[in-house]
Amino acid sequence: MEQGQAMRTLTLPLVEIFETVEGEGTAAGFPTIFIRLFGCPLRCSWCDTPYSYPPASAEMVLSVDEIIQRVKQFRAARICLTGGEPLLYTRPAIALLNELATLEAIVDIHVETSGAIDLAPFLREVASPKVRYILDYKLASSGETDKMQLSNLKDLRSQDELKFVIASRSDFDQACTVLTDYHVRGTPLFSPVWGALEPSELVKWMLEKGLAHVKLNLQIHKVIWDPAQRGV
Ligand SMILES: Nc1nc2[nH]cc(C(=O)O)c2c(=O)[nH]1
Ligand code: SF4
Ligand SMILES: [Mg+2]
Repeated sequence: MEQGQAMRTLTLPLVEIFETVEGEGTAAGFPTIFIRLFGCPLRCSWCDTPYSYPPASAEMVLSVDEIIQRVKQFRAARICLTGGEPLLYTRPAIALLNELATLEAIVDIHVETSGAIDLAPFLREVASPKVRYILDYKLASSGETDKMQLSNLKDLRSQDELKFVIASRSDFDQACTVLTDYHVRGTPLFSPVWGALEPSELVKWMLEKGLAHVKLNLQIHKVIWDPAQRGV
């Protein structure tokens, strides 16, 4: 088998593939195809997708080729690769990203990663400028800060995003410290934990602190639909 063909037969466990509008980040509001992979090494206290790791199980196992076929059935020009942790399976995830990037109709592929996985192999082996990373740095209220790979922060590029999910004032202060100490490139996003921190409170803190380059990130899919609804 030639190498490209072998890559396309690699398989990944999935939760769901669906089309909706992106609810978060700098591409919020654009029609987007979501590919949600199964599995995550973290257990964030406020996780909103516990159906993406055990004791839940994968809904399906598909080859890279089969995922591409499903993506082609939608009309959105953007893809969000999410989870769980979509970079848990290094070889097949690299193969999937490289194959998705060959699709002419697709202009942007963003990966929602937890910060616990080394980005270096992906940055090295996925060359397409369409592929961007949204690194979700886990603050203290998540209970998972010790799993963060700090080397990832200096590897982010200007097209990438650095998201902080904030549940409290101490999370906010910690996010500010991480930005001061480690942030080099990529758009910083501050996102309130749904139901735990009022967006207006977070905006007040951002303005008081003069965070001129931090963008408020609201999960607009939770405003549009029932916050507990899946597949939207
Ligand atoms: N509409 C919508 N936007 C999203 N952005 C990131 C999501 C995620 O679950 O990673 C998500 C999601 O589940 N739905
Ligand atoms: S990294 Fe994401 S999927 Fe994994 S536990 Fe945390 S919030 Fe949930
Ligand atoms: Mg999510």
